[in-house]
Amino acid sequence: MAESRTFTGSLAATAVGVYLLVIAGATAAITDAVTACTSWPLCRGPVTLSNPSLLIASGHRLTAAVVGVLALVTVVLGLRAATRRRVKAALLAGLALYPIQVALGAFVATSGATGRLPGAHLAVGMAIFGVFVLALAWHLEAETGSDDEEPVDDLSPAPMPDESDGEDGSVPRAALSTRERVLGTAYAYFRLMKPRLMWLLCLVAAAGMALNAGQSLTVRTVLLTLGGGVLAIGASGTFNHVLERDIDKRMDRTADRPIATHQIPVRNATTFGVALAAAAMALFWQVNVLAAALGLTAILFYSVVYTLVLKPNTVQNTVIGGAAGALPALIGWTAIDGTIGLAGLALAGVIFLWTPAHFYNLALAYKDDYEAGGFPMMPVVRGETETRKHIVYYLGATLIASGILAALTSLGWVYALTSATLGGVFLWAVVRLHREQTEEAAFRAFHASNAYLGLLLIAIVADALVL
Ligand code: HEM
Ligand SMILES: CC(C)=CCC/C(C)=C/CC/C(C)=C/COP(=O)(O)OP(=O)(O)O
Repeated sequence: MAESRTFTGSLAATAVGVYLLVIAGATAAITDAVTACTSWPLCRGPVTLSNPSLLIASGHRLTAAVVGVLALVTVVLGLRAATRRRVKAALLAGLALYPIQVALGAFVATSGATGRLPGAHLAVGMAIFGVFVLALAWHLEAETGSDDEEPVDDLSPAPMPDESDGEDGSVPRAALSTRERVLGTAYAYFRLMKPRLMWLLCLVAAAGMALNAGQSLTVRTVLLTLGGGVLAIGASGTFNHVLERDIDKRMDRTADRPIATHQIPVRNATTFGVALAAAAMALFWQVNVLAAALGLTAILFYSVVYTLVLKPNTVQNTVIGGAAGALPALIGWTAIDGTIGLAGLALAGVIFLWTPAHFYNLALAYKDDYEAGGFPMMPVVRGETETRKHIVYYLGATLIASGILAALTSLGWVYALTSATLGGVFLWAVVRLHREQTEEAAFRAFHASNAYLGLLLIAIVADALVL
């Protein structure tokens, strides 16, 4: 057992180390570094702070050597550990690819080649990272998984709670002062807008704008786009509350929502949602037509496609639904010039892949609730072990997508360091989730997911606007 844990730790550290190498290589900084250091294996010249390119190039080589040794130790530990054959096969694949990667790196450095070879160096780096992540996901499954979970085949929602006794613990409205009633109602409308989601989604749109505009962002575009975004999220959230009002009553987490408790009548909430959507469209329209079209698509996708079609019917609901959350990246990009660019699509890809790694933690924490609501969420239908494994898969995929984004743009070392450090923290939280399997661990991993994306997006804005 202790041996297996040592192997897990070493494997996770290797994956993070390889990622650090990949993301450093993918950034513009290392591209400059290629020209600064054309000798191999060591760089010629004094490695000092006044020569950052040389410092980065030497740091890359030193890290490659250290991670190489770590990878070797991990493979030896893994081959001796009582784990699954596919874990060992993945480790051997990583071990076989490592010297190829070193040779490619040496060739790129000494020939100063541009184009395909650096591209191949990046691709093989990502492949090595990918196989170590797979090995980690499969080993954690073997180490911490259980077969005795019984995924639910027949999902019928729990019976509706009896509302006739009216004993919900709330103070009767008649006992409140007018001021308290007005404030209470205003707060209820505010809650309909799902305000907790807004900061991160606004950061997504801000990063999309910053990637496309760099330092020539105008205050008007930023205000109209983020204002439209906040209103669009508010509208979608409101429609979601309206459409799920009955199911919300069956789940502890949502039973106190304003429409489920009849604090806000359905008709008023619907009018509020339509007004918010119209206001969002009015703002997006002033940005440009494509921003407005994408904004409307996001609202309809979340409110209708996700809430009504996907969420109650398929285990892939939140995977496909992640597309709605990824659209703000494109809205931000298109707000600048009415186009959709490759880097904007790559940013949307990061958000899309991050969404399951974010949400599956909550799906684990609220599994019983989702089951009571009759939703086919991953832990309910496929079990907790499978869900935890999928979190590792999607986390790995998110990190690879962040690397692709770095390679497509001129984002620098702040972005690279943020992605590697916070990616490492996120992975650490997910490893702990596998071991502890508690609600607390699931929330820790959920918060780590938000911290990863939040800081990554801030790093994009900082890299694009300031550095
Ligand atoms: C299908 C996709 C998604 C699902 C099912 C989902 C689900 C959830 C749920 C159930 C919550 C808890 C809300 C609550 O209890 O009030 C939550 C919180 C949150 N989500 Fe997501 N989410 C998704 C996508 C996204 C996206 C794309 C973003 C932003 C990029 C995002 C950002 C957040 C934030 C910032 C929070 C609040 C965190 C906090 O309060 O600490 N989510 N999400
Ligand atoms: C610009 C724009 C409109 C963007 C929309 C972005 C968006 C909808 C992101 C997804 C957020 C989401 C689905 C959260 C809650 O899930 P849930 O509704 O399943 O959670 P619940 O169980 O709390 O209702």
